[in-house]
Amino acid sequence: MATSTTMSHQAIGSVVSQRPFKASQFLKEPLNNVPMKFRQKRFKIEATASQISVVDNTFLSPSPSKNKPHESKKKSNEAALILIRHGESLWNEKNLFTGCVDVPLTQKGVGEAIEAGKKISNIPVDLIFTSSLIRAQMTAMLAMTQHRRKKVPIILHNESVKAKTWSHVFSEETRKQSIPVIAAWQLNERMYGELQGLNKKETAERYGTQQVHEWRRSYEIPPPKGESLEMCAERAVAYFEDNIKPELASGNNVMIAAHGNSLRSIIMYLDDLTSQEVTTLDLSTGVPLLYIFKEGKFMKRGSPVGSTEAGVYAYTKRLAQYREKLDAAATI
Ligand SMILES: O=C(O)[C@@H](CO)OP(=O)(O)O
Repeated sequence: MATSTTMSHQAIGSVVSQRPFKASQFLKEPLNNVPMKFRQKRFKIEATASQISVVDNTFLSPSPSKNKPHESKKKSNEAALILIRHGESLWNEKNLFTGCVDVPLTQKGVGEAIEAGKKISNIPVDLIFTSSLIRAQMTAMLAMTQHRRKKVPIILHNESVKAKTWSHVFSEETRKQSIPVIAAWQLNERMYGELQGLNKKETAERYGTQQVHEWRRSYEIPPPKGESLEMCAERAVAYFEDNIKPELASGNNVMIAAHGNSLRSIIMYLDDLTSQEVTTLDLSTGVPLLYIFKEGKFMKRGSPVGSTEAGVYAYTKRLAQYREKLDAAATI
């Protein structure tokens, strides 16, 4: 791994790393379940406040004394996973390389997030993961304003003991009506190095279309002093395996609001794409993708194909039942 990227990982991590990693609090996937391409380069993630918050919360647990919320839930044989790339940002609009620069959504992006929310309004969501960047967080929150279940998404603040104590919710009933939102830097956009803030068209004119295409879409080639998709995958896929997959395995339905490249790396892992195949994977802003996790496998159930909601996803039996319950509650 290039020195510059190692430093960039550490720099990003150190912003949120306040406390030591509590390995005992995590359900670890055995490494032999990890495909070779990720296993070889899987790097050791530092402890982060966001990682600790994944498990060390009381939202999904009726008793605060239980610190493994997923263990207290009734096991289910399938869980829904929704992936959403954030809506258009102000720098998408200006055609600037953005990477880890924290830029908000445009008005169009706000609309895209709301439309995305309508498309997933009948899909159950128990937990939300976002990157630490505002464009992903805005997208998650705006999408959830459209959800029929009307639970309240609440960002967990476990970055210090005081932040955690001061944001504690004391009513179990209120907790049940809430959705924990976990912000993790590991889901951030790839760090674009010295391209951040540059205009994409001007950069292509200066360095050549082919070179810029390789920086943007290849798997192995990093932009100058930035992360390649492979480097981005090392932290995003490791975070997914350590923190998100165990929740799905416990029957919790998860939404992830993140970025073009952090999601490309996760989709590459879910769909088992080759480093060649991933070069043609390009995600639109504000378009949700649905997967079902069942018996240890991820099944893609599609992305929106039409304006009518019925045509959006192939529902599983369980999702169809959830939908029926929502309809029944709405007619009471
Ligand atoms: O600028 C960025 O951060 C990303 C996403 O907008 O750009 P690209 O399309 O090159 O992945």
